[in-house]
Amino acid sequence: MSETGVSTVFDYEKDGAEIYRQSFATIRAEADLAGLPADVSQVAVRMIHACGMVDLVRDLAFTPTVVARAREALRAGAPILCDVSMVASGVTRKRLPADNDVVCTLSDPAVPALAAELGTTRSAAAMELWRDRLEGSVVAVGNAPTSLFRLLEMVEAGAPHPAAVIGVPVGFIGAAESKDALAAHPSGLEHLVVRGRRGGSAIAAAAINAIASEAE
Ligand SMILES: C/C1=C2N=C(/C=C3N=C(/C(C)=C4\N[C@@](C)([C@@H]5N=C1[C@](C)(CCC(=O)O)[C@H]5CC(=O)O)[C@@](C)(CC(=O)O)[C@@H]4CCC(=O)O)[C@@](C)(CC(=O)O)[C@@H]\3CCC(=O)O)C(C)(C)[C@@H]/2CCC(=O)O
Repeated sequence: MSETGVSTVFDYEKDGAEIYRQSFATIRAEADLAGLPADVSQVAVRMIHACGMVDLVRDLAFTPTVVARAREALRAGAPILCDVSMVASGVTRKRLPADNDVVCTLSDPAVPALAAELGTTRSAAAMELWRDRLEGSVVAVGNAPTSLFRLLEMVEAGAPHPAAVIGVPVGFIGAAESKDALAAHPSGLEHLVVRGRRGGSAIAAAAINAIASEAE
């Protein structure tokens, strides 16, 4: 209601399916997706959709088979291991092809003491509780650079390899470096990253949702 007591009439789209249709059409018109493999392009569209930045494409780095490997893993029932609950919450369960577990161990009661013992963040310490589920999993890191660094340290120390890593932590301290480290890692982990400071939980969840949507 305005000050004059007259309600304002806004003209805006109210059909959810139409909003999505227009949104994806806008992304496909404005983003330079031409250099991407078709399956990575489909995932990139949803990542852009989650953040509104069509130039995100220029910062993508990936192994050519990352989406195929992640889809195979999900079809085979692999768990999705998330660094923070915001990522886990964003995964649309009904898209998952095998009722896959979506795991975030950050709020496990053991984590604060483990973090103190290891002298690291809770996000990184929480990864220790993934160890027995890492083999063939799909990892989604959307927030914490220390989680991604810790994953690489664990792999170097002999931990099982995940099938694919979506590495999109955001921020100013360690985010760019952790993603560069994943992309260059000698273990050759299948990965999809957004280089630089950009990233975030919503982008990580959107990438998983895009991967899952074609996996059934
Ligand atoms: C340094 C940290 C960063 N957090 C960022 C951005 C956001 N974090 C949010 C929230 C709610 C959470 N962040 C924690 C993961 C918390 N964040 C950190 C840590 C201190 C260290 C992580 C790291 O550097 O690798 C981390 C705590 C820890 O000991 O691990 C969180 C657990 C804190 C908490 O509430 O206890 C929590 C995650 C909760 C969950 O979902 O499970 C924000 C919403 C910020 C806010 O609350 O204002 C936001 C979300 C961003 C996103 O898209 O996910 C950064 C910027 C990523 C930053 C790391 C890099 C930097 O440059 O500082």
